[in-house]
Formats: sequence, C-alpha cells, structure tokens
Amino acid sequence: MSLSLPAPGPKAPEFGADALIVCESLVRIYQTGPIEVQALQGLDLLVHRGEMVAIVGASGSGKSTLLSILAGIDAPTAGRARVDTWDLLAMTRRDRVAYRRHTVGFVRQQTASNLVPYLTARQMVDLPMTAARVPAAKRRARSLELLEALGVGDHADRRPAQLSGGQQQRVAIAVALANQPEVLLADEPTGELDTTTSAEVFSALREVNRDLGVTVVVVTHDPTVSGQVERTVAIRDGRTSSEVLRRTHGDDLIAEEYAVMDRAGRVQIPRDYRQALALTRRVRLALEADHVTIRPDA
Ligand SMILES: Nc1ncnc2c1ncn2[C@@H]1O[C@H](COP(=O)(O)OP(=O)(O)OP(=O)(O)O)[C@@H](O)[C@H]1O
Repeated sequence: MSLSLPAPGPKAPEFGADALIVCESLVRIYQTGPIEVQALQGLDLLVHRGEMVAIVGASGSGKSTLLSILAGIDAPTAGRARVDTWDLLAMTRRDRVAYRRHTVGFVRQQTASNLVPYLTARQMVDLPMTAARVPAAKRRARSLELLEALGVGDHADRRPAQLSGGQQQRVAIAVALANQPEVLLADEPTGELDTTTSAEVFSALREVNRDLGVTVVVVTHDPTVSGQVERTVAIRDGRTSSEVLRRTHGDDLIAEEYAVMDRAGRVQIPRDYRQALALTRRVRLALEADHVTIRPDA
C-alpha cells in the first residue's frame, strides 16, 4: 500500500500583494572607502493605491534614501521593493527611464533644483510629455489644465525667477504630474518655505491626492504637515518603527499610534516603555483572549 501525503496547503499570498508600493526587508548600504553606512536596515512599508502617507524621522534615519529608491534614482542593496508592476531591484537602465517617466513623479526640497531657470512654467510641464512623445495639442491642453489645477494657471508664461517659492513648488508638482504618474513622491517639499506658503503647497499635495487620485508619499520634518495626513509612518535607524493613523469621529480628530510588526513578528518596544518597566533582554509574553502581554523577567 502506498502512503499518501497530505496535499500542500494553498501558497501564502505575497506580502502586500494588493498594495501599490511594497518594501520588504529593504536594505541600502552606502560604501565610502572603508566606511559602510547602513542607511536602510530592513525596512518594511506598504502603501495602497490612493493613499497619502507622510514619512517622518530624525535626520539621518533614511527617509531620503527610501524616497530616492522609490523614485528609481537609487537602487537598494537587498530586500524587496515593488511599485505597481516594477521590481525595483531588477530594473535595467531602460526600465528605469520608463519607470521614472511614467510611474512616479518626484518633487525635491530645493525649489530651484526642480525647475529649469530659462523655461516658462508651461514649457517645463511640457518637457516630460515631449520626452514621452505626447502629441503637441494634448501637451498644450494638459499643461494648462495642470497649472490651473495647482492654482498657477495665471503664471503659465513666467519663468522660475518670476515666481514665489510656493508658486515654484506648485509648478514643480505640475511638472511631476505631467505624464500622469501613479505615485507622487515629495522629499521635504515645504522645507524651504515659510509656514503660510508651506501650508499652501501642502494643501496642493492633498488636492492632487484627493481630486486626481494620485498616491502621495511625502517626507517631512514639519509636524503641522504630518498632522494633516491620515497616515504617518515614522522611520528610526533605517526601519519603520511606528505609524500614526488619524480619522475624524464627528467633529473630533482621533490620532492613534501603532507599533509596526515585521513579517517575522518582531515589534520594537519604545525606549520609554522599556525603561519604565526595566524590560531588558528577556521578557515574559502571554497570550490573552484579545491581547498579548509583555512583562519584565522578574
Ligand atoms: N550617497 C551617500 N553616501 C554615503 N552615505 C550616505 C549617502 N546618502 C545617505 N547616506 C547616509 O545614509 C544615512 C541616511 O541618510 P538619509 O539622507 O536617507 O537620511 P534622512 O532621514 O533623509 O536625513 P535628513 O532628514 O537629514 O535628510 C545617513 O547616515 C547618511 O549620512
């Protein structure tokens, strides 16, 4: 008689199968001479289509590195990163050009580095479409439509030097959206602006997300900015450490902070919690009906 083995179970679904952006155990090591810097140390992040996410974290925590990888400017050392159908670890040079042209738009902090000094706003929005071989009539219509949507339609024929910092960043957002990307990435887009202008640029980003349905990932130092998005992800030492989700309940805005658990089930306990209960190397874990407790090893 032959032995029958149990049938294999269904294959576990891919981590973040339904997400638009998936980063799993993402690592980026920079090597400068003998010195190695681990800018990302196993970062996990899922962003769903249509979301607006703020990324916060101390200086040097890896925020810009993450954004450069998602923008297709920098390549990860190890791990997994997927945006839409693109595997960011397996892209050829040609793939990268197509990816940067059609899938993502990128806005940098330095207003000047987003724009070309001798071109008008209209010409700058036109440029990425020309590279993508969009017919002239369509380019003209879309340039105006985008500049108007961003509140700078009246300034279409001005050059960067004739625009305020906030107007320049709104033109930069229009340029980034020219080829209808799925994702808009912005690295400290309000970093050089005063509070009022910064609020204007930030509300432009929210409108892009809400009205045009573009998924937005924005790195920011500014707590008043991160306080306005539904989801804020904090990066610490090159890993995602916590998330704050905000929702309105009647007239109240409720913010709840969550720790992030990785695929292996690891959760980081904040330092102040560890210190308060003298949690050190070993802790006691217990499964309760609807929660898990962690106790000092006493
Ligand atoms: N090209 C590079 N070569 C070497 N080290 C780098 C490079 N880019 C970044 N790093 C290092 O990687 C770490 C993460 O840098 P990153 O710029 O991603 O941090 P950040 O959170 O964006 O910081 P900030 O808020 O100051 O912009 C830092 O220690 C930084 O010095």
